[in-house]
Order: sequence, then structure tokens, then C-alpha cells
Amino acid sequence: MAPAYARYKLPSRAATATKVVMVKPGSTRDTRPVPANWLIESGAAVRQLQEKTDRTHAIVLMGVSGSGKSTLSGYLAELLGCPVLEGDAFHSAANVAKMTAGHPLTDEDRWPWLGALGNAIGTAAMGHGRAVAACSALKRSYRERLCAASCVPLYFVLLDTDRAEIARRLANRPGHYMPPSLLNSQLATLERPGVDECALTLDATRAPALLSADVLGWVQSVIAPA
Ligand SMILES: Nc1ncnc2c1ncn2[C@@H]1O[C@H](COP(=O)(O)OP(=O)(O)O)[C@@H](O)[C@H]1O
Ligand SMILES: O=C(O)[C@H](O)[C@@H](O)[C@H](O)[C@H](O)COP(=O)(O)O
Repeated sequence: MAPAYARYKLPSRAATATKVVMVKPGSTRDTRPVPANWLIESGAAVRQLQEKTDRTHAIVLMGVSGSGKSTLSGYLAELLGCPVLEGDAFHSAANVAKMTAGHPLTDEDRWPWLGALGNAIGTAAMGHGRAVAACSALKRSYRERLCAASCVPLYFVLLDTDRAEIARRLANRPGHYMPPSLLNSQLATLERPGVDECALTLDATRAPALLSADVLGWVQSVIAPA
């Protein structure tokens, strides 16, 4: 039987666009139903975004492990027909081994990773006009590092929810190297974006299809205010 999310198959323009997809093993999609008019509303938001601006930019989904970054970035990239970059794919083998062993990364561990990922985000966005990325980007300094390395405007979207919801998700996500035991350090490290940052905070428990509509509307309102 086709998975429930097949109902939300996207328009052919998005589906056939050139993509650089770096998928993370172990991610699944939220299959809760969304309103029937979602595709129409999202289609309108995508068109508006594409018509109103050709300004190169990237959307970065941020938040602690398990908050839904990869899931939502997949949705958005499909809608926009643009490349999606998975932050996990840019970690060194040493970083992955460290996290797998249950040790949180340090600033020093994260610095080269953020540089390489920021660079790749910038390259993808410049090549395609826009890009979507999933990256925890837990601290303000990490977001600044991504901005500096990408050289394109970055729109950060924090997926925020409580500890219990994240813990439940991590416990139900087999086959991922990130152990649930690192959740406390992830939450302790998280610096929510300040009002002076180009960032939107969303309730991570909503369905990805609905979150994506909010993201598109917000980016469009910032890039090309009515
Ligand atoms: N909006 C959502 N509602 C419910 N579950 C979700 C949602 N987004 C993601 N999930 C589930 O939570 C888990 C973690 O999602 P994932 O996208 O891998 O998070 P991250 O990339 O932030 O680590 C996955 O099992 C996924 O199916
Ligand atoms: O900076 C970090 O500590 C890591 O980047 C971490 O935040 C990230 O969450 C892991 O790489 C797991 O990947 P997921 O976030 O995709 O679970």
C-alpha cells in the first residue's frame, strides 16, 4: 500500500527540478493528514516566492536532534524544487564516532563542520537560486558561522517543542547514530534565536505540510514585504 504521504505528491515542476539530495538514514515522514486545501495554498505561496524575488537565499531548519529538521527540509525542498542539504552528512567521521559513543560535540568539533556546511549551502543556493538545509545550529555563534561561510542570506527556522516530545521521537527513530542520551546536552546548548536574528520559531509538533506553508509565507514576507 502506498504510504499516506503519497497523497501529498507535489506538482511536476518541483518534482522534476534538479536536486542535490543528501538524505539521512532513519528519517521518516509524519503521516498525519493535512487539510485538503494545503497543496493549493502551498502552491500559491511557492509561486509568490518565485515571482516576487529572484534574490538568492537559503532556508535553514534548526533545532535539537529529533525536532524534525530533516523531515521539514525534505518537504520544503520538494515544494521549492531546490537542493536540500543534510547537516549530518557533513560531520567528520570523528564527530559521528564521538556522538555515537554518547559524547556531545564541543565548539571546536563543530567549527569545521559548520564551515563546510555553510560553504555547501552557499554554493547550492548560488547555483539554484535557493536551497534548504537541516542543521542543528544550536548557538548564535554557529548561526553566525553558517552565515559567514555561505555568503548568502540565511533564513533560520527553529523547530521548537518540549523535551518529552523530542525524547519520544528519538526513542522511536532506530538506526540513527545520535543516542537519545545526548538530548539533555542538546537542550542545554540550544540558544533560541534573538529578536535581532533573521529567524522564525515554529511549534515542531504541527504536521510538516502545515509548517512548510508557514515557512514559505514568512520567507516571502521578509524578502518581498507586501
Ligand atoms: N512534525 C512532526 N510531527 C511528528 N513527528 C515528526 C515530525 N517531524 C518529524 N517527525 C518524526 O520525528 C523523528 C525525528 O525527525 P527528523 O526529521 O529526523 O529530526 P531531526 O532531523 O531534527 O533530527 C522522525 O522519526 C520523524 O518521523
Ligand atoms: O551540533 C551537534 O551537536 C550535532 O549537529 C547535533 O545537533 C545533531 O543533532 C546531530 O548531528 C544529530 O543529527 P540530527 O539532528 O539530524 O538528529
